[in-house]
Amino acid sequence: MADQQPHILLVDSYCSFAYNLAALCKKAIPHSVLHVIKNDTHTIRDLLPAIRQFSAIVVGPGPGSPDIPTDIGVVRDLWKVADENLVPTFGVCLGQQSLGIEYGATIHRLHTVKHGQVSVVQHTGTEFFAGLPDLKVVRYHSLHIKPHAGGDIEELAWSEDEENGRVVMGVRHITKPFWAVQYHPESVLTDEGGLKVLENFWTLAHAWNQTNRPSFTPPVEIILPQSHIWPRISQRYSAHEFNKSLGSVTYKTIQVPDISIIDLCEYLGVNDESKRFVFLDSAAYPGQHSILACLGDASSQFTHYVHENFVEITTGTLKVQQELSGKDIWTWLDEYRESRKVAGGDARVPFWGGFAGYLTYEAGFGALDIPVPRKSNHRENNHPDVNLVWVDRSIVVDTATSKIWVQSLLPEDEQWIRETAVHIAELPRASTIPNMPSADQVTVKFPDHDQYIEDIKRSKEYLFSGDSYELCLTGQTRICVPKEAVMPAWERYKLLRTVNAAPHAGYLRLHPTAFLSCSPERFLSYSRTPGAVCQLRPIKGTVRKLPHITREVAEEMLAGSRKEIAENLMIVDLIRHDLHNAVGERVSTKKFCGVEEYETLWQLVSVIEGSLSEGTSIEVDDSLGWEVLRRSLPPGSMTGAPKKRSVELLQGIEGRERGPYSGVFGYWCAGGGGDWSVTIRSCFLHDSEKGDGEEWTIGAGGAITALSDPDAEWEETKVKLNGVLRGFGASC
Ligand SMILES: C=C(O[C@@H]1C=C(C(=O)O)C=C[C@H]1O)C(=O)O
Ligand SMILES: NC(=O)CC[C@H](N)C(=O)O
Repeated sequence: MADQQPHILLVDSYCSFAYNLAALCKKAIPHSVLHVIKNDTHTIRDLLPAIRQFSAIVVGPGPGSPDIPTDIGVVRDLWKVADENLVPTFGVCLGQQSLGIEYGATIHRLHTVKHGQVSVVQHTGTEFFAGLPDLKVVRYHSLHIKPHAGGDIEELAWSEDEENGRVVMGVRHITKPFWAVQYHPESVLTDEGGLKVLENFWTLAHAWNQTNRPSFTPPVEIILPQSHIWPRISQRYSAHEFNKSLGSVTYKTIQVPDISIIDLCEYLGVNDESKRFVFLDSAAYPGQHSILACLGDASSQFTHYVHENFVEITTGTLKVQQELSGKDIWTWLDEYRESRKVAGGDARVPFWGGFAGYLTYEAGFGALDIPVPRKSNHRENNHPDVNLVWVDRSIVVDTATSKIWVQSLLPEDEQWIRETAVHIAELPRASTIPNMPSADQVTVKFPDHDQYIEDIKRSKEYLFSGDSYELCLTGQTRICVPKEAVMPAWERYKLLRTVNAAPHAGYLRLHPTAFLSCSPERFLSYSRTPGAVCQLRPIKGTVRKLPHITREVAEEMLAGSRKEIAENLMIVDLIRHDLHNAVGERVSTKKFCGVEEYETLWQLVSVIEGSLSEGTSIEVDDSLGWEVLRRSLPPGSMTGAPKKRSVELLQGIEGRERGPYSGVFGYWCAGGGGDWSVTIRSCFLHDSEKGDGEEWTIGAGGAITALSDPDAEWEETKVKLNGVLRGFGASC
């Protein structure tokens, strides 16, 4: 059998780790071609004509239960095919459970669920465990199977813990070529139970094929509708034609050692509330570059609501609605940027000009195929889902070196650059920070405590039933500012950045939205081509900074806590999957659970990077970061895992849209590269909420896991909320 290019079918049951499994299979099975389907896109009838062409099948994990048809889909039928259609199959987690219940094992809830937990697994040393020592593996499950004596399922591996006793961790079917594990071989913390086990499976599968399908030869190609081959890098990321004639960036560099970024904003007109303004503020370490858009009436602003099929372009007083004509907004924006692509800026500067603004949480629902039900008058008092401005002129300050770049994408703009540089060099110190408002000026409507505790309990019920492993539950707080206490949004932002300086902060006035953020969290940054690297920095794990909480104590509380590590691990695995989905094989975890210090909090942070494999063309590379963003929203740290099911459950529990909160804000440079923060520790004001007084919105929440204590979660939410409330003189 010339198994040069074995075709492997990977069945994804809407798990947020499927592409991690794909990457592992690709490593374990030399030269394999991986075809990915969802478990509900095909019936077994659709699959049967193709099935015998595959060398092996891998059935992935997923939310829910193997005995619920909508959770398991076609997987249950795959175990029951007639002997002449048999293909060696490996099941993971939900996959093992499904194999078990089809052959007489029974399904049970764990006494204590295991989500993102590392366990020791012992095994028989036979079958796909041959030659392996005891294993340390990661578990994500609420359910488990019990095979019965004399049945078709043989236990090969198990774990023992105090809460659950012995739990089956690996099985085989005694006569058919079916094997499975309960744990997650693809998790970043699983050791030899990962690659080695998959390699051993392939050895078994290959041998089985040789004995039982002697005339089988893998075909050159398999055509399976509604499937895709992973990695997808052979495909173009965007549909646009590449525009090879690039514009250029003109810039001047100056050094102003004691530059006040606040004065700079005020010099650029931030005090005029009727005008748009974008300030991406690296107000604290490790943020480095602060970006100021120098917008004029001629700057175009792009707004879009996900339930509408047009983009509204505002230039000065002119508003034009342009049909998307069958494209999605991502492609439309990609084409716009492509036609304005530039070269020639200073490579040290991450932003030369281009798109800047924000995307809501709901802007990411398209990638998950989740509908966003809306009323027809939605746009009247809701923030747009996409709200970006095209920046031709900008100033970038390197806060570490006080170097400043004055830049323009406009032709023949040297005079503006020269004059602006002169003004900046001589800028007088004129700005003042407003006094802290007194505590009784505003009325704060917090989420109802009892309801929140109830929501945490409801969330935990979904964790116990196997529908989710982690849910990032959030609540909404409204702040009513009476007329006499109203202050310009910019003044409010100055206060906020004084009390809560953050590395990925921002002040955005993109009508109808005022958006003030003290975000500590980068979602995604990507560098320019060639060789663009995408970096994600999820935060999970929060401790309030207090005098007695030294770094040592914080490390003990965060990096030393099983609960916090589990929370972070789940998001790391989810983000690895999102990145593998977009870039293919090259994904690595650069930092796992480092403790980082912020103005008011200690946080547990991981860093994951991905890039395209060598040999990919520059053109594809150039829209890569945008593609990663499109495929990875909403940010995994704001949803929980598995992402799709968790977002759907949260929709039901929270009962409202999140809007800008939980989305991202940042930029996509006209020369390639981009940086997007997670929109947390932020507050928002819609133009319609300004009248006699104002009504601001803040979102805050935290990850709920099976180990969460409801009261501690409520406290953690208050800590996060407080950072923003202080800008209103309030606290909780
Ligand atoms: C949900 C928020 O924060 C998220 C949840 C965190 C956590 O659970 O520890 C930490 C950072 C964010 O990813 C928020 O700030 O509102
Ligand atoms: N990771 C999984 O596949 C989980 C399977 C199942 N939903 C459980 O919780 O047990």
